[in-house]
Amino acid sequence: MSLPNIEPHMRATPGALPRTTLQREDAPLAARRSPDLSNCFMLHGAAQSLAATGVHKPLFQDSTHALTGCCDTVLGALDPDWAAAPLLVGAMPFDRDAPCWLYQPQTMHTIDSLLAPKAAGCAPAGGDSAQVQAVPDRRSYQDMVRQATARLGNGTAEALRKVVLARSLEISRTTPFDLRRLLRHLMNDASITTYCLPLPGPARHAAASHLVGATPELLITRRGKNIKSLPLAGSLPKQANPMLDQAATRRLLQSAKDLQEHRVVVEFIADLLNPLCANLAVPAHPSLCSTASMWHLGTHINGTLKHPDDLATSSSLALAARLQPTPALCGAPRDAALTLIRQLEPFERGFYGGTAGWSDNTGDGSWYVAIRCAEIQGPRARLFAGAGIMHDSSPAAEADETAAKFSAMLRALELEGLELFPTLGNTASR
Ligand SMILES: C=C(O[C@H]1C=CC=C(C(=O)O)[C@@H]1O)C(=O)O
Repeated sequence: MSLPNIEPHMRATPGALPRTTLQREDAPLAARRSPDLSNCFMLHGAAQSLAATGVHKPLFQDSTHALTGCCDTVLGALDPDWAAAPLLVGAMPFDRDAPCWLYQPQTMHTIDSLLAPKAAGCAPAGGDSAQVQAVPDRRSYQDMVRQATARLGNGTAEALRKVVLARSLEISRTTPFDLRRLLRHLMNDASITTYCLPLPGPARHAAASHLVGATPELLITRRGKNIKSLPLAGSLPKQANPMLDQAATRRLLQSAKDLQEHRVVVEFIADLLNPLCANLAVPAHPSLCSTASMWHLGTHINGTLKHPDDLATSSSLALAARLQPTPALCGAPRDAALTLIRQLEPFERGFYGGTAGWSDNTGDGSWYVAIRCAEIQGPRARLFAGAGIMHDSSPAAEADETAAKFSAMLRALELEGLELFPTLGNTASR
């Protein structure tokens, strides 16, 4: 039987810039030898590529709350004559009160030159044994889900309708992870956008720290007056058996829990974008989107801005700051969900669940949801994965979903099979 609405997600990244725009011939591309990756920003998807190292000019390090009021000023502070590019790159964290890291980069690169293997590259990950700790472990995560379901959906209009609960996986080994190798592995999945961003760190002499991931979710992209968003929510792990996999996708498209979990996100985004748009097209039903390891419900939202020249409200930077974080990563209502996340999750999310992207001085740009990722610092990696919890969520199914969401990164770190680690892993069936 053929499947309805299947889209090879992101194969044509909505509204993304053509590669040539970001790899301008006149830009001072670094010499052909591999650059130092200690301050590397990279976005690479089917329709756009951006790679930069170094910081030419820090532009904004206050909270996302503060950023919403001054995006025109921040973009106005870009050095327009800087030959590398008059564009800002960086990230906003999950928590709107935590500091952003937005800056104008020093040097632009092609992806090929950035990721060319060093002559004496790091040893493959293989022979090195890794220590792994799930925080929280499977049982504690299921307890968190139970506590959340008890608080969800009591029927009142202001009640908590959805919360996204995450867990992390702390991995350490003796040899440093090879960032280039990891990025090249992630880029093998053409359905996602691979990203790498430098994390501002307290220790000046500590190894550089980066958030590295492969996201299927577009927060917002803007090209002139046209905007697009592709929120995802409602997921199932892919099955190795094609018959079981087809059955799983049919279940997902008909699952009342997943459709409602998805609807909450779409309504939130539409409500925030509507006042800024002359028109906004929001399909009534989601489509199936996929990565190498997951199925998701996704909705392609398209709009036309009323005032694209107003960088304070309608630049891609301002739109991202307004939307971030959507209920795909936080919940609804946003503040109540955030309060519950702070009570239940035993770690800081940092930039996981935030957004990574770029904006140029005309306001065009793209911002992706920072999921399916890991903080990498030398021989340590901290992976993150979350799931949307509704009042009728099954704790075991949500734990399975987070384990499946770890798998792409574990594979890229050459640690496949760890998603079956007892305190982390999948149950036999959902
Ligand atoms: C929170 C994550 O996924 C979000 C994005 C897509 C689908 C989701 C879900 O079905 O729960 C999550 O909302 C994550 O990957 O860590």
